[in-house]
Amino acid sequence: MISARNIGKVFNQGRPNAFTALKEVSFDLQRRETTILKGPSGSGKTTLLGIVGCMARPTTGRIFLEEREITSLPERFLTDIRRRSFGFIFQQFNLIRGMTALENVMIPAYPLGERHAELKRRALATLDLFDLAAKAEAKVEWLSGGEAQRVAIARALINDPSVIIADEPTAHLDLRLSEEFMAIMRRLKADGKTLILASHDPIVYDSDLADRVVELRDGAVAGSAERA
Ligand SMILES: Nc1ncnc2c1ncn2[C@@H]1O[C@H](COP(=O)(O)OP(=O)(O)OP(=O)(O)O)[C@@H](O)[C@H]1O
Repeated sequence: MISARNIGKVFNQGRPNAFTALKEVSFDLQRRETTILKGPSGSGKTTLLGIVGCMARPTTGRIFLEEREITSLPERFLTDIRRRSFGFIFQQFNLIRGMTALENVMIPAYPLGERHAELKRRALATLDLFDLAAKAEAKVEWLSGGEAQRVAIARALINDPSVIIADEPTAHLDLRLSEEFMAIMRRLKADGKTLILASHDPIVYDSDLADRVVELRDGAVAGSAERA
C-alpha cells in the first residue's frame, strides 16, 4: 500500500550545518498491517514519519501510495492526500489549549467543507467511541492524561483515514495508559486501519500487534523483521 524507495533526507542542504537524517531507506507497508519503526533517539523515525505522512518531502527517493507516486505532487495535492489518508497522533498530543475536546477533534475536518452540524455530530460520535462524550465541552487543559490521549486519537480518526501514524505515542504515558493506548490500537487494527507507530518503548515494539518491525539506526534501515 505504501512503498518507500531509497528515501534520503538532508536538512540544511548545501550549508555548513548540513545534516543527513535519512539515507537510502526503503520498505513496503501492506494495507491493514501494523508496522513499528524502532530505533534510538535521533535515528530518523520522526523525519521518516513526516515524509511518509506527506508532511515533508524527502531530499531523494520516492514514496508510492497505492501505486501512485506522491513525492513529486504539487503541495495542494499532497495536503489533500494528507488530510484524507492519514491521521496523526503526536508524542505530546499537540491539542490546542483554550479549545474544547470537541473543537480539537473537529479541526482536521474543517478544510474538507462538511456542514458544521454534520461534522459536530460525527465528532461527538467519535468522542463517544472513547467514552468522552461527557467531556466534549471541557477545555483540553482540564483533561486527565488518559482523556487527552483519547481526544488526540479521536482527532486522528475524524476524517476516517486509512492510515494512522503515531510518533512515540507512549513517551509521556505511564504503564497503565500505555497499555490502554495499545488496546485502542488493537481495536483500530481490527477495524481495518493501517498503523505505523514509531517508538523505542518495548510496550510498543514488542507488542503482538506488530506485523513488521523496521529498525532504523543513524538514518538507515538496520533490520526489518516480519512477525508470524
Ligand atoms: N529541521 C531539522 N534541521 C536539522 N536537523 C534536524 C531537523 N529535524 C531533525 N533533525 C535531525 O535529524 C536527526 C533525526 O531526527 P528525528 O527527529 O527524525 O529522530 P527520532 O528517531 O525521531 O528521534 P526521537 O526518538 O528522539 O524522537 C536528529 O539528529 C535531528 O537532530
